[in-house]
Amino acid sequence: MLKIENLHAEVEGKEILKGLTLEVGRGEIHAIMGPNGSGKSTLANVLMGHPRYEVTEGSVTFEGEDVLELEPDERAKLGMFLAFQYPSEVPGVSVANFLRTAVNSVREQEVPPMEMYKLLQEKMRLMDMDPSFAERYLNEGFSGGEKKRNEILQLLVLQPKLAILDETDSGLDIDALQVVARGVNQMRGPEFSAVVITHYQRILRYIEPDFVHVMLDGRIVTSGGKELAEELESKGYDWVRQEFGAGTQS
Ligand SMILES: Nc1ncnc2c1ncn2[C@@H]1O[C@H](COP(=O)(O)OP(=O)(O)OP(=O)(O)O)[C@@H](O)[C@H]1O
Repeated sequence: MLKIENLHAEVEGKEILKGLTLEVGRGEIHAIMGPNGSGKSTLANVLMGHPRYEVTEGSVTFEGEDVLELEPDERAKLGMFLAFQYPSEVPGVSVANFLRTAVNSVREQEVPPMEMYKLLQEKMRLMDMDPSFAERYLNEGFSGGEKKRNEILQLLVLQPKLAILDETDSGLDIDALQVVARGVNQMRGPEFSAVVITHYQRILRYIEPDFVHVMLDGRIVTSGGKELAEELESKGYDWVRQEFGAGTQS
């Protein structure tokens, strides 16, 4: 479904991704872990098409389409969903309006207002959100947890084929982490894949990944099942650096 091959990318002339290769199949949940500065957020930014990041080598395809040639909205139309650590505030645009516009821009046919209303109510109930939340302006004055909840609400409403979730859980309480997990677990199924980038292991207690990858210095240096996350928890990233760091054989 998603195929990343030998991806090299730089920001302001500095190479951050240095030959990253990853394949995500249909229905699979992948976690990417790695020490600070290893390039996890850079990967998410490159996948969403952030203009500041320049891909210098390699390829990214989604269901056979060359993603790197596409604008962010075209990527979304294909069924990719990219959630971000720092969603922007959009005063004057309510959550409900934003979601309606987002859904209509990725679907072939416009969703009738009543159907949209019901869809939103259903998903908000699922996330234990107060209905009045839909009338608030997007991200304006939202707490960290509310931003997260709103991001996952988008995921549930848009129903993408693949979600890339860049989860820095710093500053988020345990409830917010569970919200993300609940959203991903809700979506889980043969038609939904996810790449969950985690800056801390905690979230993997709630989302059980099929595969875990460890990133170091712009590459994936080792992959395994969920037991790899447990191994990292006990051995720490120094172990990864010693085993797979520069100058060692991988
Ligand atoms: N806009 C930028 N300008 C300069 N350097 C950047 C920029 N964005 C990222 N970097 C550098 O790229 C490297 C990788 O950063 P990135 O945020 O991708 O790492 P990360 O694995 O997500 O880290 P963390 O776990 O600390 O969030 C870091 O050394 C960072 O300073």
